[in-house]
Amino acid sequence: MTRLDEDGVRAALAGLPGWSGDTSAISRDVEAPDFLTGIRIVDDVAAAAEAADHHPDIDIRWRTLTFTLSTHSEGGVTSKDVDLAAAIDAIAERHGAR
Ligand SMILES: C[C@H](O)[C@H](O)[C@H]1CNC2=NC(N)=NC(=O)C2=N1
Repeated sequence: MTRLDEDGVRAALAGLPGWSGDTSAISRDVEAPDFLTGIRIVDDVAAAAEAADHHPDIDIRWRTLTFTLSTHSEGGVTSKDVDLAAAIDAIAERHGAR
């Protein structure tokens, strides 16, 4: 597992609409239809994170969820973060979030 450089992060973000960031971390706001759906999204993301042994920082404010991803052991963004970002997008979409 190696950190993505600036070009690597830029290329990854081009394939992850809604995500932004730099070589240190990437993040995305997810707007859930309501608070409890937001909590269910967090629960599903938690299960995916456990399965991948890779865990996002999560901020919950009513129905706005902010996910921030980095690979602590590498001190930056790796393909593990890109994969988890795509998984979060799929979970959010499944729950009707934007
Ligand atoms: C031992 C285990 O693989 C590590 O502690 C995992 C757990 N979850 C993690 N999550 C994140 N985001 N970065 C890590 O480096 C990390 N390391």
